[in-house]
Amino acid sequence: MVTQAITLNHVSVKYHQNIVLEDINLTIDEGDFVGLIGPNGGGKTTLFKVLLGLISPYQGEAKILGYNILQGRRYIGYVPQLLELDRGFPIKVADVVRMGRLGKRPLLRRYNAKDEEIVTRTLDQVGMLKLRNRPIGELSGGQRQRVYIARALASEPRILLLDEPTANIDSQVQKSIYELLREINELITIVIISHDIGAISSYVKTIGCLNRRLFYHGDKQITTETIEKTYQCPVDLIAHGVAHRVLSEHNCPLHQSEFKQSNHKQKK
Ligand SMILES: Nc1ncnc2c1ncn2[C@@H]1O[C@H](COP(=O)(O)OP(=O)(O)OP(=O)(O)O)[C@@H](O)[C@H]1O
Repeated sequence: MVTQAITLNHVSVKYHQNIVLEDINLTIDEGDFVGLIGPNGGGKTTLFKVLLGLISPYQGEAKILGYNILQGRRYIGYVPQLLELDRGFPIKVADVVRMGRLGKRPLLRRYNAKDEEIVTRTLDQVGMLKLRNRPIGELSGGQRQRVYIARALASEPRILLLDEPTANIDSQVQKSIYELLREINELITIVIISHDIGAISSYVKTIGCLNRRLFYHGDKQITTETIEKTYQCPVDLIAHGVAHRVLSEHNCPLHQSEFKQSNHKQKK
């Protein structure tokens, strides 16, 4: 029987008086690899915050593996957007990954052999074992992202949430990270936020479009109409069985740079 990894029923969220998520209904089966796209400020990170229990909906209900959020969030591993790092901060790769074990320890228990074994295993899984004693500040953006994925895996999650994991990473390294995620998805449900549907469409199994409201049908066929509803401006969509990105000129100033970048990639 297929287990439902994530269920949202009529979830609405506001910050102060601004509604940023409205009547979101979503069911994600275990094993899925979901790509979540949408314009800046569309509510993607807020949706993750709901799943992590960092913000409560004013309406509706969210469940993780059938549990309420407070019980279910222990099954989630989270890779936040790549933040600026103080490169001089004295912390090694293995120390970063070990932090993923924090939630698994009773308060005040020291890290034990099992924690160390999991740190080693997850570093190996993401191809970073050889760099375990390197200061994190000496790594490239792509290497750091692998370490953050290892940190999330160290909590032994059943669901992995990644917020723009390949932003500011060159396309070759991006590809290797998506390949890694595909391997991880053999065991773990993945939801990934991305602005680059062209890049993720070969890897994800289903795509959702979020801009305050969610357009999600449990597959990766998205129509021009859905894209236009999401981005609220006209977009040409070329479909070759999978969702593709925009090829023609896009006049909405809000999204122009994003789509031009995508056009450039498509034409290469
Ligand atoms: N802590 C907060 N307080 C008030 N408003 C917020 C807060 N966090 C986010 N918002 C607003 O909520 C809306 C959704 O933000 P969110 O970060 O979820 O969007 P996003 O789709 O992840 O955007 P991006 O693609 O730019 O990362 C935006 O209008 C944002 O300004």
